[in-house]
Amino acid sequence: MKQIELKALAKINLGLDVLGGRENGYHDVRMVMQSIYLYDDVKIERMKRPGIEIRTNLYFLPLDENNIAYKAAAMLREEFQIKEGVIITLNKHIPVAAGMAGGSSNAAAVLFGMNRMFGLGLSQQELMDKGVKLGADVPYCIMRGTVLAEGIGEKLTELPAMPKCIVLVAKPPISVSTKTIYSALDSQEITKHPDIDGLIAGLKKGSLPEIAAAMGNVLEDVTIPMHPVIQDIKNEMKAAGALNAMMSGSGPTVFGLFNSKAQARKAQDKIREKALAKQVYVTNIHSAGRTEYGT
Ligand SMILES: C[C@](O)(CO)[C@H](O)COP(=O)(O)OP(=O)(O)OC[C@H]1O[C@@H](n2ccc(N)nc2=O)[C@H](O)[C@@H]1O
Ligand SMILES: Nc1ncnc2c1ncn2[C@@H]1O[C@H](COP(=O)(O)OP(=O)(O)OP(=O)(O)O)[C@@H](O)[C@H]1O
Repeated sequence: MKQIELKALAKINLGLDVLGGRENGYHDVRMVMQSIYLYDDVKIERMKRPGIEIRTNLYFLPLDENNIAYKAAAMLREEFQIKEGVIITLNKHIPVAAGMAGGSSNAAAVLFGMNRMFGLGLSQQELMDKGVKLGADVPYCIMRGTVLAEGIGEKLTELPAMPKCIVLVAKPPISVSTKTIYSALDSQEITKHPDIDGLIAGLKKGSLPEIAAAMGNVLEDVTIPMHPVIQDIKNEMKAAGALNAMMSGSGPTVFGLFNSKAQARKAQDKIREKALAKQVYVTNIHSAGRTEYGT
């Protein structure tokens, strides 16, 4: 195999609860993760000379070991003494530093792709065990679909697939550091935990209204006071008919679930018109993808 092309899917958190902090700064979480049909194209090519070359359409991303895709490739090259080099081309569409696991899904695609390309024989679980060393969201990005994530995000249990619906994603023009948000949570009391069990019950019934009603993200209490535009976007989505709208991960991206594309487009227009966000995309739930990474 000379090259491999993969779709690295973005995720949204339908539910995100934090159970407590660990001594190393990480937190125990209980989250319901969902892949969406918004993705980066990741191409991996073999090259004769050793090394890792990163190419990307976004000028501001690092091309060296600070790029998480580079880290993933370096990890496998070192462990398996791979002599040949790789060129990794990242055609990015997932908003960066957005709470949508853009970098993590790139790393996941590199682990998956190089395992196949170089015949390393790693199982999905082994890839996920390596992935968590790169970031807490990486194991999920290898598994994909509708998943309950516990531990720091690496203990994964498959859930019934999320019913199809339209997803509107809006990333306001601010950057949020995941680390800052989790640390800020330590100095405030969690007054209301999201209903993760209710979310799971809704998924088991296949009831979109129940799922939407049970959505919740404890990190909103930290990020929204810092960036009120997140609340403004949520309000626009709900006013346009969203079943519900919520911040994904540590933010600042907001997603809304809609029954109709027309309503999602109406919200998209309003959000752009009011200059709340420029990166606003109408997309879908991505339910498949556990076996065939390229689809
Ligand atoms: C917010 C989420 O995206 C929700 O899916 C994840 O929990 C974060 O996943 P991630 O960005 O892959 O996280 P990492 O890159 O491993 O960690 C970034 C920082 O987030 C904090 N972090 C992350 C995961 C976790 N369970 N507890 C944490 O406290 C830590 O301060 C860490 O230094
Ligand atoms: N391949 C990559 N794609 C995007 N960002 C990258 C990549 N490699 C390194 N980075 C850096 O990582 C930071 C976070 O980017 P990323 O898009 O992964 O965040 P995120 O959406 O918060 O992801 P997560 O939900 O996993 O926390 C950015 O500041 C960016 O410069």
